[in-house]
Amino acid sequence: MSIIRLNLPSPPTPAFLKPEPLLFPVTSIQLLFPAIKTSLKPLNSTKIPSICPSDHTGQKFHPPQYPLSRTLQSLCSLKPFLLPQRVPIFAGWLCSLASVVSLSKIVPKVGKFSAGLTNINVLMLRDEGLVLGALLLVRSVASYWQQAFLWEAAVNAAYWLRVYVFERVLERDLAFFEDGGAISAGDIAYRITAEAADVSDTMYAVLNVREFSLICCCGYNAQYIPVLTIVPSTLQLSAMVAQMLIISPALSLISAVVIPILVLVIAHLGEKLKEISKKAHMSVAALSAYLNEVLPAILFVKANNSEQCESTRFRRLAHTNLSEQLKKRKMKALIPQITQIVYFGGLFIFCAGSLLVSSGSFDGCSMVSFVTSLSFLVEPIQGVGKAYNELKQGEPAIERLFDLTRFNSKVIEKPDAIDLDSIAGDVKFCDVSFGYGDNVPFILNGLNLHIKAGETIALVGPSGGGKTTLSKLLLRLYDPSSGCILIDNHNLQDIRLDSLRRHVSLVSQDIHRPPLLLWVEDGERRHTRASLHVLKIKTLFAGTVAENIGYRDLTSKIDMGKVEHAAQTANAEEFIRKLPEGYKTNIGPRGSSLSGGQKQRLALARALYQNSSILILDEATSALDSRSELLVRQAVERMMENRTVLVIAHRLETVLMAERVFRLHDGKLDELTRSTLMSSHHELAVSSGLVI
Ligand SMILES: Nc1ncnc2c1ncn2[C@@H]1O[C@H](COP(=O)(O)OP(=O)(O)OP(=O)(O)O)[C@@H](O)[C@H]1O
Repeated sequence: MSIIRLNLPSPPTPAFLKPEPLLFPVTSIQLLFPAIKTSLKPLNSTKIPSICPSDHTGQKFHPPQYPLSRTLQSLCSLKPFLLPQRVPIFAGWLCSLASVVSLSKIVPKVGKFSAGLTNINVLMLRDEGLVLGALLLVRSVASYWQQAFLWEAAVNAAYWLRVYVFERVLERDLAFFEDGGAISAGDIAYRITAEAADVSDTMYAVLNVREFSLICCCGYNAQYIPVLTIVPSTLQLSAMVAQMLIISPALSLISAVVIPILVLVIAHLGEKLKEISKKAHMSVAALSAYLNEVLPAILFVKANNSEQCESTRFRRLAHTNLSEQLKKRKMKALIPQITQIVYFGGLFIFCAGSLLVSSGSFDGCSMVSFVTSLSFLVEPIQGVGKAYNELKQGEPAIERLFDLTRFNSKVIEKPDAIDLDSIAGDVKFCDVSFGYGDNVPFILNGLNLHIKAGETIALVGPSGGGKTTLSKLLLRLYDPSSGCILIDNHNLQDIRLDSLRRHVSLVSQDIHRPPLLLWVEDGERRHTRASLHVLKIKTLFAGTVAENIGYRDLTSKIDMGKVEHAAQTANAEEFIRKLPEGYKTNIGPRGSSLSGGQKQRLALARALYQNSSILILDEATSALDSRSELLVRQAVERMMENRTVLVIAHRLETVLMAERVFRLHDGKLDELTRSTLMSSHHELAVSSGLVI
């Protein structure tokens, strides 16, 4: 069985809106103005972002409909994460204005200072030198704070984006993770880690170019344009344009013709860069997915002597990544050069042409002034191009991140769903049919079962018969295609999901399959499994023994009294005491430092800590020595007291512990009497997948 009972905190409605002050770094704005805390309240004061799907009501997710290009749409999807950062953004832009103003003062001061040098006027030299020094200092400080503030905004926005995406991923139906074409865990991890970091670089690049912000804001929602942001650029642009118009209106008009050409070239190259970047992102994601599959299965790799084979597969993936990265880097290096060539080439041709036309009306001095003004005009225009390319490069990452957040839940919690404080544990499956997908045969077909409160039921049946599927339905990880499931006569669909999963615990074994071989051939994705063997391990996590047992309270306070009591009841106390640091011992990834029996008892202790009224026990088939097996069985017997237990049984001993035994066959249940079990257990073992 490959599911785990994730006892997550309540679904994050807009949980990413919840302030988590402890997680915040000290912000630059706080350093400067400790009283200002606005940037620490990311979206509290903002409407829920339009990109949020209204998943809890199960309503269809409608992607934002902006009447703008896809690029602008990508940028707009970041708006909810950037808006709460307006304080550092404005502060950054204010510093940018200070930097531009000081620069504009520095240029004439340099002239005066050099005049002082030639006239050897000491007093003037001292005064001008001091002013110039002060201006240079102001510019350096302003430039530093400009970058610090804008990085703060970009990094904070990326933090919230990560949180948002991860919470949406957690909210997705189990089907998203189990489906045949599911995005691998490694790919998801890569998107939330590396690609979110890329998005923060893109956000910084965009914020750092004021002209770009202006274009985007104008296109999207003018109310957000802070006048401040356009001041430095507008000043520079207007001054230069005025200068050029005075010198030669005709030449100025001709020069303006180059700009649309430049925009077209930049747009074309940007599209190319986006395609290349997407491939580069996907190649790293494939590498990350591969490592995520292979490294946890290292035991299997070594046992099968597959190091060489894995090394070859790694090289293949790493090489694909190498060539994609190289293409991306080359394209990034090429774009500014092409932009410049196009700009200056075009300009040269137009200037030459117009000079010929206006020969005699234009002197050399005017030409120098014109070209100087023009070069100052080029800077902000080039800045836009640069930011556009940064955005194009980050666009695949933005799209891939938001892809994870767009979904329609099939398991929908009703708005008026009830919260059950306590339950007796009466469970009814009424005419339940279920199949994975719409056009596939039912795994469960008109199944009926009544488990009375406090009763233990064993479920046996051939492999692939649907035992695990039944337990997934009881946890409401999927909804039945027809029929219903009742707990204490409440339909599961009327109960809040977190309430249901608080009352139903699952002790499961994680089936770790050998790594999936995945390669791309003739543009087609192909895959196969290395072998059909499966390793069964318990769903434990890297962390201490106490954290694994008290998993339910991991983010609050683990009750050590309850942990110890659960460990005693699960017969785990003895081995835990012998561990180097007892309950504080780190058990390694997936509990790798523990034996099979120890892992089983720890998993049982975790279920005991959760103290749910209904327990689903997926019994491990791995052979334990007789003492370990006895300890586990004793623990299971204790757990069965006062609980409704559904055991997916693989061993005859376990089957015999149950009050009633059912065989799941052809999607239906047959009850097996004790005498049938005892008299024909050999045939049953064959037909029911039992170990005897
Ligand atoms: N997420 C899924 N998507 C599609 N088919 C699935 C999915 N999970 C299970 N199945 C299929 O449903 C059938 C029942 O699987 P299930 O895991 O419930 O069997 P099981 O009785 O628990 O088997 P075992 O005893 O081997 O664990 C199998 O044919 C399996 O291939």
